[in-house]
Parts: sequence; C-alpha cells; structure tokens
Amino acid sequence: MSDVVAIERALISVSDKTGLVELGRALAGKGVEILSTGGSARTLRNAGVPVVEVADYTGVPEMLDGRVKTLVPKIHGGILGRRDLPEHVAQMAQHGIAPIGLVVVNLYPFEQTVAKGAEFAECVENIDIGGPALIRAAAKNHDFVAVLTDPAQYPDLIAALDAGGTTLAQRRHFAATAYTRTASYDAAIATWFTARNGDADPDLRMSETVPPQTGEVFPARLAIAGLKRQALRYGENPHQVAAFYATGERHGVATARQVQGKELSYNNINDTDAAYECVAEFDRPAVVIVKHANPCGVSLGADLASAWDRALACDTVSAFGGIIAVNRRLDAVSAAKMAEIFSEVIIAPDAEPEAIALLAKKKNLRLLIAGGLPDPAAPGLAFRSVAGGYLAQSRDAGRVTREALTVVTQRAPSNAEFEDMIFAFRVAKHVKSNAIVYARAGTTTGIGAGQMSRVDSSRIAALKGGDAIAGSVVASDAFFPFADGLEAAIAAGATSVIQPGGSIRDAEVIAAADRAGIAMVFTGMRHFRH
Ligand SMILES: NC(=O)c1ncn([C@@H]2O[C@H](COP(=O)(O)O)[C@@H](O)[C@H]2O)c1NC=O
Repeated sequence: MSDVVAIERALISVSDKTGLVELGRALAGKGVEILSTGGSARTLRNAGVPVVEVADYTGVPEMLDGRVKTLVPKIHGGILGRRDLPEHVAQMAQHGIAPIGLVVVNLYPFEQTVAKGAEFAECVENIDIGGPALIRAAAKNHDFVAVLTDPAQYPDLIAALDAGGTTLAQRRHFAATAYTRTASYDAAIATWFTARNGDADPDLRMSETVPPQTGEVFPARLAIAGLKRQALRYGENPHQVAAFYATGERHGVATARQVQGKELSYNNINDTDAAYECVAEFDRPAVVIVKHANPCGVSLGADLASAWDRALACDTVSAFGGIIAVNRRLDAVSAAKMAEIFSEVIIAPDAEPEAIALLAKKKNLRLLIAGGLPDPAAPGLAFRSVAGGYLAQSRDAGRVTREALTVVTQRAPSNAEFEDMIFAFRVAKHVKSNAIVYARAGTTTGIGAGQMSRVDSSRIAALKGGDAIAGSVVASDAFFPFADGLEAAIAAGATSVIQPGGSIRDAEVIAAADRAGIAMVFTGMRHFRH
C-alpha cells in the first residue's frame, strides 16, 4: 500500500515570509485550500493567492495581541485527528473539523530579538506559543500530516506535490526537523530565562571570583541551544564529522565575520577561540599566537607591531601555521609583519581597510573580525561532553590583581616583577595544565603546557626559553607540590615566582625560594585548564 498522502488543506502561519508567495502559488495551483493567520494571509492575498483567514474558518477572532490565533479545536483537531480511526473521523465531522494535511509554521524570532539586546518584555512577547503547538501537533500526526518549519524546505514540498503527495519517509524527516526546531527554540528561551533570573536575584548570580557553592544555578534539566553556523568539512580528524553552532552571547570566533580566506576548520575554530579569549585578558596592546589550543607566544607592546615581534620571538618554530589574536584594531604595519610568515587565522576586534587589503593577497589566511572583545570577567557557563553526559561549570572568570597577591618570601617583588607576575599568571590561565609560564617585560619567554608532571612542564618551558629565561618571573597554574619544581625553575633562571600556594609542603617550597633569594607570591586562585 502506498504511504503517499495528497494534501487537500494547508495551514500557513509564518513570521518569516521568505518564499511564502511561491509556496502559496504552488499549493493553490494543485487545488490545495489554504488557511492562514493575519499577516501571512495578507501577504498571500496581496499576491493574488486564494486564502481563507483562520479567524473566518474557526469563527473565533485572533485576540490578545495575537497571543491566541490558532489555539482552537477546529485547527488542532484538523491536524491531530487520525484519518484511519472511524471514531476520530466521526468526531471531526460532528464538530465541523476539516482535516489539515500540511502545516507551515516558522516561529516568532525569539533568538534574534534576544541577540539584538531587546528589553525583557519584548523578548517575552516574542515567545511563540501557538506556533510550537501547531508544529508539535503536526509532527506527532506525521502519518497523515507534513510539517515545514523553514523556508529552505519549501522546494522539497513543492517537488513532492508534483509527485502526488508526501511519502511517510518525507513526513518523518519533516517531523524530526520540526521537533529539533521546537526543542532548540525552548532551549534558547530556557537558557535566556535562567540567565535573566540570575540578574533579578543577586544571590543566584554567579560571582566573578567565587564559584557557585551549590547546584542552585544549575537547572535540574539541561537545555543547550545553538544555531548552526557552519557544516564543517570534518572534525578534529578527517574521519570525524562536525558542525559549528553559535549562541551569540559573547564576542568571539562564533560571532566573528570572516573577511577572507579558506573555510574555517574544526581545529581552526577551537584554536581561534583559545587565542581570542587569551588576548582579551590584557588592557595594553597584545598579541597571542596559539598552536593546538596552547599559546606559544604572548606579548604586550606599545602597539600591536612591537607586541607581534616579541610574541613571535618567543617561539619562532611553533608560531609557523599558528593562530594570531590581537586586542586592538589591526593596523597595516602589524598586518604586513604578520603576513611574512604562514598563519592559519588572524582574529581582531576590527581591522583598518589597508590591513584588510594587504592580507587579501594571502589567499589561504582566514581573517576574522569579531566586532568586539569578550569580557574576561563576565560570568557565564562552560560545557564539555563526557561519556554519557555533560560537565557544566562557570567560566573561569577569575583574574588576579596585585591587591590579591600575598608575598610569602623574605624578598618582595619589584614593581616590574609584580607586573610580569600578573601577566604570566593570566597567560597560564590559558595554557593547558600543568602550565608553567616564564615571562619578562610583558613577554612570555618560555611556556610549558599539558604535561602530567609539573617538573616536566618547568623543564619544557625552560628548554623552549633557553637564555631568554634569565631574570624572568615564573607562573604556575597550580601550587608546586614539592620544592623540586620550583628549584628546576630557579635553576633555569627564574628570579621570582607566582603560584596559587596551598600545598601541605608550602613551608618547604618557601624555604627553597628564600634560600635562592627569589621573591614569591601566592594568588590563592588556581587556573587548571584541561
Ligand atoms: N497564538 C497563536 O495561536 C499563534 N498561532 C500562530 N502563531 C504564530 O504567528 C506567526 C504568524 O503570524 P502572522 O501570520 O499574523 O504574521 C507565526 O510565527 C506563528 O508561529 C501564534 N502566535 C503566538 O503564540
């Protein structure tokens, strides 16, 4: 038996009127009766497409500013009634309910309203109620009803009409897409509401420095919403499939405009995120070069050009094929210097037209304009997947300041050392653990990342830095559990140390520092990054 269902009646209620007239004409051309809500009906009628207003059909006017348009039995009965059950057919006839075989709905633009920064009340008014009800009803009764939620689907439906109707496989496909749409819509609303409740009640807001002590800010059920920004050629490796979703809540790689260059890859996006989040930590002009999600050179400068020279000098070998992030408008002088080596991506809050023109010659280089910098201290949630679940935590918005540092050694750091300590510790926050960062005069001189032993990270950082380490400060993302890691750093040439402190052997570590005559401060804050 054929599972093709011909369409005799359609309900159309769309906010986005793209392609509406073409669809209406195709339906009318096949003799399909069109029921439609106010604005959609008007668009169709103005284009000469015959249409029956839902209000005329149901006898119930649209009311309450459009909050109630289609929420009536004549509409939902027409969608939900099973055509193969005599009782359903009889009840529908008894109540004057005609079957509706096609539902075309796209929702009030809630996500776009939030993204443009609208007031609370306007966002609430853009929560569609009737639309999701129509979509869910039609998707449930997909044995008989086709449901479209996106103008991009109209050509497929028109082709199906030409072929005599939709197949069960098509209707199931439409139904799956429909539930994905309503789920992501509700997830966007839930995420927005949860965040706004935090605004309303300061006790529920996540503090910048104190992570939530209870599970209160985390809802019992998790909904993550995102808009597909890009289908990716592959994932971290070519045998993995991947896509990129944007939430639009923070300036960065997901919201940036790609000005030029090849398509971004999964690894490009991940690395660009790491670079841009790191460079946003600094108030002075700064350049960060990232490879495999770890910074390999970070520098402050009087301007981007000088910061670039020094960031590159930190590790000229690793910088090749890297990701460059800057925290100022990209100027032509810096762009020209950057163009001298091969890089995958440059991301900047903005760029001078001359810089853009200059980089246009590098066809493979992707240039991203983010439009702004993310606020490193802004609260927010970060997620990662584990087998069978997700881990959720507040973003690491912690930032040490000079006032928060405790000097624990006999020698106190000089002003210049204090500045370098804070710089190095902020870089260490963006280096995979165990992280050891040497820095001097606002430039990293050696970075050791992602080792299972802190001593090994120290050794690698020293190896990378070589002679440049002499006179540097050293930052450790977590406490030195023993004096050996510290001693390795001192042997490499470090003259002062910044670390969280808190080891049961702190006294031994402090004694080792004092023996060597170096200055050490405790931050009381750890920056693990995995
Ligand atoms: N309340 C209802 O009964 C209702 N039924 C449909 N809508 C929405 O109204 C919009 C279309 O309205 P119009 O055709 O008037 O431009 C669509 O986004 C649709 O999802 C409704 N609006 C919101 O809840």
